[in-house]
Order: sequence, then C-alpha cells, then structure tokens
Amino acid sequence: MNYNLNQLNEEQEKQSTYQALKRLLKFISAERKNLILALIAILVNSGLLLLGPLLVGHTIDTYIRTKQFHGVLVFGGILLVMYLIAMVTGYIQTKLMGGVGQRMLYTLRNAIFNKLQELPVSFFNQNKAGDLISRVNSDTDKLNQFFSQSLMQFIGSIVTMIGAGIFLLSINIELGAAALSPAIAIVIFTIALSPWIKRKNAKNLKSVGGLSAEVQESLNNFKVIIAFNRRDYFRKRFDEANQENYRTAIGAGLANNIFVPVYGLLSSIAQLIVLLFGIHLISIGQFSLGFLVSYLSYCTNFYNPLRQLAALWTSFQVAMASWDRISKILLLETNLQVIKNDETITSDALIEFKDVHFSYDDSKEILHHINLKFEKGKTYALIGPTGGGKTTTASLISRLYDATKGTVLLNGKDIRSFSAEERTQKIGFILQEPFLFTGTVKDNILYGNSQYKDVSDDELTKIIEQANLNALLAIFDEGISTKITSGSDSISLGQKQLIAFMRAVLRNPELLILDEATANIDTITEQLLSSILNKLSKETTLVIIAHRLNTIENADEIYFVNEGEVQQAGTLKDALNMLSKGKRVS
Ligand SMILES: Nc1ncnc2c1ncn2[C@@H]1O[C@H](COP(=O)(O)OP(=O)(O)OP(=O)(O)O)[C@@H](O)[C@H]1O
Repeated sequence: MNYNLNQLNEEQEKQSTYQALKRLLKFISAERKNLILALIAILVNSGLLLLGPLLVGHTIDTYIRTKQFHGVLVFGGILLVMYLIAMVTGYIQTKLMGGVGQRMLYTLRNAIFNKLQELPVSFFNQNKAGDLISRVNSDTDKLNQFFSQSLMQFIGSIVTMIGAGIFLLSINIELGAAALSPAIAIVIFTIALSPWIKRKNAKNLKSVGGLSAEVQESLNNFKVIIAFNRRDYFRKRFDEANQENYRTAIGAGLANNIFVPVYGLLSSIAQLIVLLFGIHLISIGQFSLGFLVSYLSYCTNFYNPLRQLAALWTSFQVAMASWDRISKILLLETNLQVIKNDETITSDALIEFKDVHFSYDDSKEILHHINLKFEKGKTYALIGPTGGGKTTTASLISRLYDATKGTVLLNGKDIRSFSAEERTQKIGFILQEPFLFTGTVKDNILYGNSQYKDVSDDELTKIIEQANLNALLAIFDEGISTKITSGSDSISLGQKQLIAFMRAVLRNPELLILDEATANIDTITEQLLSSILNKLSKETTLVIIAHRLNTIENADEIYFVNEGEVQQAGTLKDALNMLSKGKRVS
C-alpha cells in the first residue's frame, strides 16, 4: 500500500480533502458554544464601530454647524461609551477564540500522534521522520494561529465591511456605488490569485518538512558524519534543503503580500472618488458636510477590513495548506487490520507458512513460495547470506508486515485474526537494532509488559532472579536503576541487546525470535544467554537468526534462507556447506 504522504494517489488526495472537511466540521460542532459566543461578541463590536461615523456625521450637521456644544458633549460621551463596550467585546472574542485555537492544537496533535502509533511499519519506511515531526509540530500550530488569531478577525472584517457597504449605499446610492466600485477589481484579483497563493504556501510547507527531515537525518547519523569526516556532504545536503526552503519562503512571502499594496492603492482611489464626488454633491446642494465626513469614515471602515482580509486570507491559505498536510496523515488506515476468522486449520505447528510470497513494494518480490513449520518447544535457526531474507521472514512471523500472497498461521489460525495484544503476548521479537527509551533499565525491561506493569523494584529483582536473568543485570552498575539517556548512547550496543533480551524473556512468549540478538555480545555472556534460553519453558519455541554459527549449535532444525527462498539445511555441517557456497543446494 502507498503510504508516502508526499506522493498520494488521486483517490487518496480526493478522500483526504473530504475527510479534512468532515473532521473540521466535527471539531467546529464540538466548539459550537464558544464559537457562537465569540460571534455575538464580534457582531456587537462591529455594530458599535459602524454606528460611530453615523453619529459623528449627525453631530456635525445637527450640533457643530448650529454651535450647540451641549449636544456635542452628549454625543461625545455616547461615542466614548460605545467604544469602551467595543473594546470589552473585542477582548471577550479574543479570549474565547484563543481557547478554541489551543484546544484545536491539543486535539489535533493527539489525533496525529495516535494515528502515527496505529500505522504500520511500511508507513515509517516510506516517510521521513523529520517531515512527520514538522506536520505534528509546525502544521498544527499554523492552524492554531488561524483559529486563535485570524478566524474572528476574518468574520469581524467581513461584518464591518458589509455594514459599511450598506451604510454607504443607503445614505446616497450614487456616491455609495462610486465608493464601492474599486472593490469589484479587488474581488476579481483575489479570486484569480488564490489558487496560486495556496500552491506557493503548500510548496513552502513541504520544504519546511524536507528541511526538518535533513536535520533529523544528520542528527541521527552524527557519529558516521564525524567518523568519515563527511560534514561537507551533509552541509551540502542541508544547504540545498535550506536553499529550497528559502526559495519557497520568498515565493510564499511574495504571494502572501501581493494583496497589501494593491488593496492599499484601491482604498486610496475610493477615498479620492468619495471626496471629489462628495464635494460636487455638496456644491449642488444634494449632500451635507456631516455626511461627507461619515462617508469618508465608512470608506475607511470598508477598505481597511478589506486590506486586513488580504492578510487574513493569506493566513487562511496557509492554514488550509497545513490542514491538508495534517489530514493526509489522519486519513491513512493501517493495512494490518484484524480480520474475522474463526476457522482453525488443523496444524500441529505453532507457526506455519503456507505458500507465502512477500514484497515490500510492488517493484520486487523478496520472498517466494515459502512453506515452513515451526513446532512448539523446538529451536530453529535461520541462516543465510546477507540480504537473503531472514529478517523479512521473521518480520512476517511477528506480523510487522502481511504476506502479499499465501497465509501465515499462528496456532493453526490466520495470524491476521489475532489482535495486536494477543499476538505480541505470544511472540517476542528481539530486533537487530534494539531501541531503548530514556529512563532506567527497569523502565526499558518492563516496556510493553502488562503482567509486571506495576511491580516494585524489589519484586522486579526477584522476578529477574527467578527468570535466571540476574547474572545479566549484574553487568549494569546500578542494576535496574541504571539510567538510560536519550538515544541510549550511555550504554554499549551489547548492553542494549541484553536489555532487549531481558525485556523479551520476561514477557514469557510462546515464540521468541532473536534476530542477530547476540552479535555484539562477548562469548562468555553469549554462553550465559544460551543457558538462560535453555532454561526457558519447554513449551517455548525459539527462532534464532545468526551469522555466527556457534550460536545455533543447539538448534533442532536449521533453515537456509537465500534469494527469498527457505530450505531445510539438515545438519550444521550441511548448513556450513550451503553458506560457503552462498546459494541453495538442489
Ligand atoms: N524496508 C524495506 N524496504 C524495501 N526492501 C527491503 C526492506 N527491508 C529489506 N529489504 C530488502 O529485502 C531483502 C531481504 O532483506 P532482509 O533484511 O530480510 O535480509 P537478511 O537475510 O535479514 O539480511 P541480513 O543478514 O543482512 O540481516 C534485501 O534485498 C533488502 O534489500
């Protein structure tokens, strides 16, 4: 399945837009109360600000021209109260919408993170971590900014504009029409340019993701960079990504700001039209000075929000581009669904492959026609040349991927019919590169272990003793309290493998897969591990992937995995023979 977020197919793109809209509506409906209150506040605010110019015009014509200063004071007082109320309503809407924006940020980040937890390994193979981080952190914040700062300004500007437009047309329709005529040009200009602006912003956000991916990759590989003195290589790659970001940011900035001067110019033209046409109307006795002052104010009230709208429209376009990137993650579904299957195929094996084929992508089949059986309580070894398909076979056993064709059975049932909890309880997998979390050895040993989730340090020490793991724990200076720092560089690779080993053994799985799990461990400790494995329950099935053949001496059966085919190798001597030839014997 295609999980590449930057190259979704047409159907996925269409679905993403639809899902995005649905999700946005769901979110908006959850915030209905706050949005309505904020809307009332903004309506009151805009209404009061719109009434101002009319009162000023009235005061000029009625009181100033007739020199009734008492009336001027009264109307001055009324205007002051109106502006104070407008300030309070402005504050209320800012506060309410700030909350809405933050809740949106919180909800979306959780939703994306939860989705990332659900998605299969293929998704992470096809996307760069840096780009995903940028979607979780930066794109969600762009939406927060839009909701907390821009949305109500957006609505407020529209209300003020419409109100000012109505006042302009109702006082004098000819003058009103003349004042509003430049706005038509603005509307056409905005509609024509919007798709281009959205594209420019989407490009810019993509390049931010690319930049973040570069940083992440070079930080992850900093040791290799220093060891090979390849700083120039990463510097060049970063510089290219940075340049791309710079270019797209300039492009987006230009697109985002193109409205401001055009709107400014048209607003000035409108003022000029009103002034000239208004003076003409006054000179022929069809208009009053007070109304001309009101008109100039309404012109400002109409064109200023319009200019603001230009900036807000940009913020809207950025938010939409961000929303698009976020919803592309949210729409994805794992292809590793649990299927309903009560049918038990008679199989005495714990794991059985029935004519299994597998490919990571459509381009190349990695495993072909695999038939094998792993029985309860036996030890199996998978050997073979590098890239032969051992890890891939093990990944199918633990359902990191599904077979492209054929079936993998666990306890005689399709492995796809087991829930993730059931499956991980039954199957333990010690990966080639164990991953540890920041915390203590205890945190890492108990990771994902529901049985011993809340045990105390003393209890855990006893459990470790009972599982014969105490000799391994002794390798760590402070036992289970030894600290593991971020990136787990504070301990050696062999020590990491020991922790992964203890983690897997304590889960007491029915099947334990060790993928090169002792490759970095000294011979004495390796013998210790081997004796621990021997003491595991007689029911436990072991699958050992190893390049060092001494680690598989005690295997009941050896399989030779090469060029995507799995063959029984017979004795250790036969296996050695096959390995030295590097291909299958037929
Ligand atoms: N995530 C992946 N995406 C695409 N191809 C992959 C992926 N992982 C492995 N492959 C390919 O699948 C083939 C088998 O790889 P696999 O890791 O199973 O081999 P292996 O026998 O375990 O090798 P090694 O002994 O080096 O661990 C290789 O050709 C490899 O390039």
